[in-house]
Amino acid sequence: MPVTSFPPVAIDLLVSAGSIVPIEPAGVVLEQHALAIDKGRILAVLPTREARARYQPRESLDLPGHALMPGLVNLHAHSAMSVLRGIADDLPLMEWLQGHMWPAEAAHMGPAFCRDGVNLAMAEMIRSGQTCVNDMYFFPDATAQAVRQAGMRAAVGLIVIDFPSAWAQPGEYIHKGLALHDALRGEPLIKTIFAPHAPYTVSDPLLRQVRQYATELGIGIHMHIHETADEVAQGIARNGKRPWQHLRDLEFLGPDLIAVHMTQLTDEEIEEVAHYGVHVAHCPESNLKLANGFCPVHRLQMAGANVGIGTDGAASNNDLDLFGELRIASLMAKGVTLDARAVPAAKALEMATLAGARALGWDDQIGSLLPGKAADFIAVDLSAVNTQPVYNVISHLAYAVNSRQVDYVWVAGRPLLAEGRLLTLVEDELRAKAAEWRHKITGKH
Ligand SMILES: CSC[C@H]1O[C@@H](n2cnc3c(O)ncnc32)[C@H](O)[C@@H]1O
Ligand SMILES: [Zn+2]
Repeated sequence: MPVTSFPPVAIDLLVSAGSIVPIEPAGVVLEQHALAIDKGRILAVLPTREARARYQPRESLDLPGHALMPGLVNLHAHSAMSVLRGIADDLPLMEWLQGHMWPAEAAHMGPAFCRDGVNLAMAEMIRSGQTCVNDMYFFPDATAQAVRQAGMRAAVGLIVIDFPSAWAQPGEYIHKGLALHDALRGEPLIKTIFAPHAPYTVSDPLLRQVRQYATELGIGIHMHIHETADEVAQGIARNGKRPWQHLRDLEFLGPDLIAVHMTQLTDEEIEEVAHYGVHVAHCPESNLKLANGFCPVHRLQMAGANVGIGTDGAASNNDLDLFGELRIASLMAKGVTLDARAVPAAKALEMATLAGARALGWDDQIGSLLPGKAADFIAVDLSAVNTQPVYNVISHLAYAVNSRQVDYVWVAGRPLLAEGRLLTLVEDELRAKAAEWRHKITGKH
């Protein structure tokens, strides 16, 4: 039989690496493999020798000491709040919110605050391997603009709350949100998601409107729910039932809802989360710092619920490091259940990637390195001393890696970080803006 050799196929980019953790199939590590990228999508994941024979890349990168994996998906953030990082610490939620965050926001928040805060957050997120964020904040138009310039992928929250703010008056939130939804139609990397703040700040008529528009227009919903025991007690005092039950009776629950925090859940509610297909955004560091309680992640997963991971804002965390967050998520689950097998390393990585993508309805595009998906991926340097020797790449990515080992980040095939340097944001400018906000907020130079 004559051997037929085909001419190599021209592609945009070939990245070969010591290992690839594709997340799907779960728990797999591919050694000496390469990602073939063309037109922003993954064309193939294959052994490096085969890839070099088959493709003629316009650009190629060989990273023998790195692991490639999907970009991390931050399932709950208030990106603009990076400007308020460290202004009030060591307080319970309501004292922190009512005594510090809301007054600071009332005094300073506007489009410039949001633009500068989101820029700062984008730099920190990209540097620590995030390629997608689900955001909730005022001035979502400024957020969308900053996200677009940074080159990140995002679900931009259409905030709904019964308070007046610099962004909108109480009756205006939904319609301003819908106008932004229309304006962002056709953006490849940005989608919108309703973001009613919480059951204690959004009235029932507004919640009903959100549910109706969400269902009619196919827009998801993202909401703080059962963050603290006090929230549940106050919900019972107000409505005679727990907020979760109240939302259920309003027919608010469904697979388009991302419930953030969920630290207070009965056995029955855990079953209902799975039954209604509600996704959970677990924010372990914020929950720990505000002493809010523990989301029963392992029990939710055993019931069949999808649980992703978020950082929450930098004012309650106080960083936006999702590698740190996924490690705490795994360790906390073990500590809470007294079961060392709870949330193992591969599951923690899946939560910070594919589970987040699934919650956002974006798992056809991102969250794993399957051919056909968007080329949203990162390269993590495992040659650092804290990740030597390498017995198990998945273990290192979950338990040993420091987010500063992220050297490369691509979104839809576009590099946002290369050789550890940001390509779409200028760090000196971010530092100068951060100093300006510190001066405006505290009066100090
Ligand atoms: C209107 S969107 C942002 C709104 O939420 C406040 N916020 C930030 N973190 C939390 C949290 O953990 N629980 C409840 N509310 C939070 C933020 O200060 C903004 O006012
Ligand atoms: Zn939050």
